[in-house]
Amino acid sequence: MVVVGIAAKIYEAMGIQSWLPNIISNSESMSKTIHDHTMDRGYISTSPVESSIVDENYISWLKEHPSAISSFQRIINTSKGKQIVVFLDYDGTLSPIVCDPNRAFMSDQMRAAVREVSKHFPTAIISGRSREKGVMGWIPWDQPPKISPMTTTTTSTGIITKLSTKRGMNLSRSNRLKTFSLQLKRQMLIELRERTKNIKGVVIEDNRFCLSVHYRHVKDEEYETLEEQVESVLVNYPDQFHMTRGKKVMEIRPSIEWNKGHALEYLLHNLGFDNSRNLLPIYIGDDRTDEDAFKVLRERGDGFPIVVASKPRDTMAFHSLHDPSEVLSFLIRLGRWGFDNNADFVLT
Ligand SMILES: O=P(O)(O)OC[C@H]1O[C@H](O[C@H]2O[C@H](CO)[C@@H](O)[C@H](O)[C@H]2O)[C@H](O)[C@@H](O)[C@@H]1O
Repeated sequence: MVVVGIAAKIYEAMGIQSWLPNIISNSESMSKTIHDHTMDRGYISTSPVESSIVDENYISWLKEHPSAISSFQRIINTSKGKQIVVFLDYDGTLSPIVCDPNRAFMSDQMRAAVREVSKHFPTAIISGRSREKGVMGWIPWDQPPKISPMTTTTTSTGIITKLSTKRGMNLSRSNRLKTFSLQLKRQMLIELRERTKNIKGVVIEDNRFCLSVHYRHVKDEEYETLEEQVESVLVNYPDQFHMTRGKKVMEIRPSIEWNKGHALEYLLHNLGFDNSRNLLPIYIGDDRTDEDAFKVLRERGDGFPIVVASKPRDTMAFHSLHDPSEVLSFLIRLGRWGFDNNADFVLT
């Protein structure tokens, strides 16, 4: 398994929208769809009374982005003769969103499921976090990973170097990092801390190549002030940094061309799959940054972008999963399928 810390994001090496059609229109298949979703999800009874609690908008959104669990067999049928490659986001996908970013752990079940999937398919975690902080310690490393850049180095760029060595690929993307100054980022961190020190609840996370300004614990009435303060720092680095937004977080990223979509392409390239017609990439993620990866899969036309969302939202993903517990169900099923079909992944 490979972990790319996108923030690391710069998404690491520095470390992620249209529309799907095909709305099921006849009432029979529609009620079947709702039944499948609600049954799969196990949190909604299909009794008429309880079904009424299901958000109508969500149900209609589900028709455009059907459950990856209900569609599992269809996805698998598409994989005949193809190499499945799995890409996973971390926060909100493998771990639930929690108040404290330092406590966003994967459950033991999720660890086991990810481990099982990675035995059968090339598997990568593409995260906004740095590898050094958090994710690395939380993933199932007790099994030797298929590719283990971390065994040779703990630096963020190490993963890229190792992969590149393995396949003799170019380092052009990681070279972009060379234009990134850690010194400048440190300076910015000091300024951000100073400017936000009077706003209660702000947490600034240093993800090596990206700074995450968390405002989950900031009062609504103070949000605007916080935004102004962050922007007043950013304005001093117009060419070096820009801001993107995630779940209750402002992410300050280097202004270089590198996002989760690039990370996905980069990994496929270094795994030797970029020109393969026999590939079935699956990408599961919940955040806006994951949309860049969904877009890449759409454009390639050969994969399954799956969004984790409990509410309707604009997305480039084809399929959906409601929350990390559904991600778990999907991964368990995928791992089981890999086992039953002897899909052992051997990196040559
Ligand atoms: O690309 P990702 O792996 O999805 O990283 C995005 C951010 O994830 C983390 O923050 C989010 O999860 C936290 C823990 O559940 C939550 O408290 C926070 O509100 C979310 O935004 C991580 O801490 C950030 O550094 C990442 O930028």
